[in-house]
Amino acid sequence: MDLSASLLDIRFANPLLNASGVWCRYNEELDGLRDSAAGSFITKSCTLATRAGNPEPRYYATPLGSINSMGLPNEGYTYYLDYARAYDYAKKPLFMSVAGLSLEDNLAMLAAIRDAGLPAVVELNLSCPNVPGKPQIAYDFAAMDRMLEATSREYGRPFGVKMPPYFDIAHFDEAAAILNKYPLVAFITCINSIGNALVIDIEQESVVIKPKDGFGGIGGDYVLPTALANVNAFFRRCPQKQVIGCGGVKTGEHVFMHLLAGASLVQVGTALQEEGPGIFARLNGELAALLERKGYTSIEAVLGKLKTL
Ligand SMILES: O=C(O)c1[nH]c(=O)[nH]c(=O)c1I
Repeated sequence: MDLSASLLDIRFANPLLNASGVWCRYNEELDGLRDSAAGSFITKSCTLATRAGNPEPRYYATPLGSINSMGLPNEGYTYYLDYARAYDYAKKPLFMSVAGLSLEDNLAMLAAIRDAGLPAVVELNLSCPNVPGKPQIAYDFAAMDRMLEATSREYGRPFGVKMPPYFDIAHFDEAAAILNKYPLVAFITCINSIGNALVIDIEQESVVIKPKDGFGGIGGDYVLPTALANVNAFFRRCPQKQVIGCGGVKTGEHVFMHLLAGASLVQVGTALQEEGPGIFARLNGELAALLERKGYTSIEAVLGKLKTL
């Protein structure tokens, strides 16, 4: 079965990759994704300087998914830029996630990445929900507009954005209208975790993570319908752009749903954290079997074909 996918003018052996933040902070983890059956992979969102992140426990898995308030722990952008310099792109495409704590930090990192002139594709994170005192950029439309105007101008090459979930049609409309102002925003990754949820352990009668009184972003089964809605909402509203799906993927059927909704590539977060990089071989096998059963010969034939009633 031909699982090949494309984004920008790049070919992928299959549509799967990790969600930024999962299995991608350190070189050894990145090499694990490089050597997995994933079609591509992405680095942990980076900041100008290294960050330890929030106090632990800051990640917790439940039967329905996960909650995290990592707090943007990362090795600093030069660490990931070094990885991208040394990397052999003939193996599979590499993405770099960038999440500066300010517009100026994003401009500095993007200028350095631009000047390095590497094939790595940038995903600008506008949706980290876990840095205390730093509201999500993509929930402040004016700030997002300013960020995209400045970063488009500075970077000067196609890049993507990592979006939070929206829950209101008017917000889909307004966010898409802003994204459509920037032709260099070539793809939209929907969704980041659903921010500031609360998981409670009834035995301990307590929250389960330490930062922010237990408030954190959730992923996994909890978020699949919201992720699919956001993928489809931006797929419908941004015909000149591509969408990467992220959220709730644990089986080949979930990958198929994201493709139907309009995703060109599909990221895996919580399920990768829980199962490890071996998940990509399983998901590709399940997706191929599903396509076979349905009589499809490529995933391009599925992309965006969701029917309405
Ligand atoms: O807490 C984090 O590091 C984090 N956690 C998330 O769930 N999404 C993000 O974009 C980030 I930057």
